[in-house]
Amino acid sequence: MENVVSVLNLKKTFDKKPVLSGISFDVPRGEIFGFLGPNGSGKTTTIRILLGLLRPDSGSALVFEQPLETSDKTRARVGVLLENNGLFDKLTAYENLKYYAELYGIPDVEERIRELLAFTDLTSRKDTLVGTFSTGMKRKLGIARAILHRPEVLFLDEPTSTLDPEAQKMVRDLIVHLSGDESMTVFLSSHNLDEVQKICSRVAILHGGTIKALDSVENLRKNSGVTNVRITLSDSSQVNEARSVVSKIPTVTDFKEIEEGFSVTLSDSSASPVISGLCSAGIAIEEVVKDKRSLEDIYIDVMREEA
Ligand SMILES: Nc1ncnc2c1ncn2[C@@H]1O[C@H](COP(=O)(O)OP(=O)(O)OP(=O)(O)O)[C@@H](O)[C@H]1O
Repeated sequence: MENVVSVLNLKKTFDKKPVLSGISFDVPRGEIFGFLGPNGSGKTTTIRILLGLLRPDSGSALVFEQPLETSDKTRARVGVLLENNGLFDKLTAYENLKYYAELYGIPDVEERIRELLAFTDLTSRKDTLVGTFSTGMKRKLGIARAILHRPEVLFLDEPTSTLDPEAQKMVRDLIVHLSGDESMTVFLSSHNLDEVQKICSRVAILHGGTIKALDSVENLRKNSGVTNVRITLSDSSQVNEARSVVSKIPTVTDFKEIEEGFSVTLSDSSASPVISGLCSAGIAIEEVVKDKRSLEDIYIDVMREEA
């Protein structure tokens, strides 16, 4: 499958401080790719290099197999929404889209604007000044602006930060729709791990200048090597007794009291030693639930490994 983004051994240093120490990854066509990492880990730097806005020290960052800074033709296949929505507060929603549509030389301007206002559910606000829009509405219009020219790939840098949960969902739904119905490849940098887990096909976790994890969310969750198990006790007053039994089991790495019982983290996938230990001690079990680890758990593990 064609790679929309190809990053190979990319290095960048600012003021002698290495930010990217040789990162490599590809994004095939059709993916929603989640680019994760703590503040200052170099996500925006990577995106800026990919967009041709910043020069790397070495390595390559290609979009459709071209460096964007040198190819206007490839640039036309790319949509971008960085921190700023790129909108004019003193123009209406319609006027903003019209301005950019003319700038991009879009042929079917009126039809495309109508389509995008409907897509972002802003038709009824088309003649409203953008300065009066909520943050969520501005972000949706920002996405409409970024996709006016029907790009094949859309770069989004933290598109839902500063949005309330309802607006986050609206933007998330737009992204999923763009990826599904419009077959757009989406490169999404985000701190919202729940959102990334919900919509991304694959993720990269950037930390300390290198990529610490790169896989599908499903594989990362499956292969994380640890399991969380929640156990409800028939008699919750036995929880302290359970703690002393369970704490002696070598595969148990964490014990947390919860309502009606406890949860444990295991260093392998088998809950049998815990169950048989409790049974031997005469502690009756009401329910055992094995939880899949969340992307957040995995992310925190990666950060801890580095600490
Ligand atoms: N133009 C620049 N000059 C000097 N240092 C820079 C420049 N741009 C970025 N940096 C530094 O590079 C590091 C990485 O910044 P970057 O913005 O890429 O991180 P990020 O992962 O996007 O962070 P955040 O999640 O906070 O947006 C930071 O320490 C930042 O201060």
